[in-house]
Amino acid sequence: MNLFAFLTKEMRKSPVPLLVMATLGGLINAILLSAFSNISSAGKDGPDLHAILLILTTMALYYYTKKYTLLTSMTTMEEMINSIRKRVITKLRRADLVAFEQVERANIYSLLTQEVSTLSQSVNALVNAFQSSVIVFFCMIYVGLNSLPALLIMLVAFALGAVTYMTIRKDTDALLHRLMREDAAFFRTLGHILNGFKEIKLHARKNKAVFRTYSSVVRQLKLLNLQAGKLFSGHMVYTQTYFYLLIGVIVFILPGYADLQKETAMSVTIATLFMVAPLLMCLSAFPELSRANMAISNLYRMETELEGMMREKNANQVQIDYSTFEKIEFQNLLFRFPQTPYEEKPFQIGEIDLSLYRGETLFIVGGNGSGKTTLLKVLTGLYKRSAGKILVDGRLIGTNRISSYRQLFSGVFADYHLFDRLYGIDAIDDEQVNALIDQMELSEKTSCIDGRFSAVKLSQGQRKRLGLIVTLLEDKPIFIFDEWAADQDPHFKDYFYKTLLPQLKAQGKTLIIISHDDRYFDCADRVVKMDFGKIVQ
Ligand SMILES: Nc1ncnc2c1ncn2[C@@H]1O[C@H](COP(=O)(O)OP(=O)(O)OP(=O)(O)O)[C@@H](O)[C@H]1O
Repeated sequence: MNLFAFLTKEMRKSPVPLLVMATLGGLINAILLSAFSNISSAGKDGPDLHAILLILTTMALYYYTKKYTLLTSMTTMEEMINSIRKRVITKLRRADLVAFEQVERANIYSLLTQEVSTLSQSVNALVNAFQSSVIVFFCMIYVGLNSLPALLIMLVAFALGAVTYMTIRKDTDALLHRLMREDAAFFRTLGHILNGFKEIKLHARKNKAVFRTYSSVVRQLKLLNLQAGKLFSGHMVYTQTYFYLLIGVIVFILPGYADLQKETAMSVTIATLFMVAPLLMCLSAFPELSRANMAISNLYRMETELEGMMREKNANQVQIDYSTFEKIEFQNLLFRFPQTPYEEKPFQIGEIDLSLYRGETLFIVGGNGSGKTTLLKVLTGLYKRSAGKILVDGRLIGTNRISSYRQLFSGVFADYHLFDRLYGIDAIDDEQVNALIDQMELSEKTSCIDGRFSAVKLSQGQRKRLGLIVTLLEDKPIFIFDEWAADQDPHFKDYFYKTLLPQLKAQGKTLIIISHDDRYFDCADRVVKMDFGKIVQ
């Protein structure tokens, strides 16, 4: 899809007023040309009052139309960008977790920042190019009215220019493709440096090796940018020279052959000179438009990818409250990660047959990589089961109920993300939150003010304690904790297993705990052990 098709699809308002104003602007430019041309051929008496008034009026109109087109195109583009950013994130929010985990984060960042800003710049370029082409069109009519041979020369010259452009366009597009690929590599390497800061700080050779890769990506980016710059400026200089050559032919050679009057030659020369700037404006828009076309194809590719991940898109989600459940059954559950080129056989769990009763404390245990977290993600409906059934009090949880089913759970995963405020919790009582913060021995580190935590830059164990507070406040029927205690000191570990879990159980909460702490396995009502993706005990 190119920029024109993109605009037709994405623009909410009609483009007609913008196009009319841009055309008017171009026409006014042409009137200015004619007025200036008349003044220049007015002779010794100088311009009359009418001509001066005409120029002043057209200038005022030019100011108004130009301002309108610039402002309107900018507003239209900002509105489109806003809606694209919202749309992409809406699709992302509805994506399947397992598919989302395969998405390159760097691509999402670069799409929503760089490529969107490329699009925004290109619209301005497009509007300017459109207005400029209107000016060129009217100038050519003016030239044609004065001298048909001059118009013919121009048309031939433009046709030759268009053919040249078509032949070089492929090279330009290939170069822009390489630039975009290198941009993505740049974001990836930068991500390694930012996320692996500690690791490279501790290891001088690793530090140098990562920096070498980064330098090579940056150097490659510089070379490609220079190559692109050289190509575009080369085109620009070539085009400028080409136009001056054209002017030379019209001014010096044409009058001799076509028997032009002095005044006519002067008018044609002025018109040709007047065309140079708009023509260059049109030409300078081409690289912008090529970049925009690529940004658009990247955008739609990502959107299509995201749509493919939206397993719940066609299922009209039914809102059901399962919070009073008594029993959840997982029958013959099977889940398999997608096949990648790097693995012979992707990891899978199942078949799993398990029942979870209201108010029970279930421990999931097993060795590293045995599939505990994967099982938890399938049980909570975060990973879509490949086969099998989930039944809540005998009622099947189909795709259209999975979102309601997920609302049963709240908890802290091993890679828990701590939000800086209590999103989604109505009527937050700061005092109640601060009492919990005190209970978790965090009151010297953070506090809750207007539903926000004053600090979230805490130790891993402290962050997880804050995560636990959020879970308590969310007050869902089932709490899940994935190796929560692994980051806690012995005192808090003991508090978690011996005090907190029994308290929550007494409140009627159902608890699913992933644990390696075999000392505390007796705190569970039931322990299931995972091995190679299967329940073995
Ligand atoms: N996003 C993913 N894509 C593909 N395979 C994955 C993904 N996440 C995990 N796996 C595979 O699933 C296997 C089980 O991982 P899982 O995290 O469930 O183990 P675990 O029992 O929780 O381990 P640990 O005790 O180390 O946390 C891993 O060995 C890995 O091969």
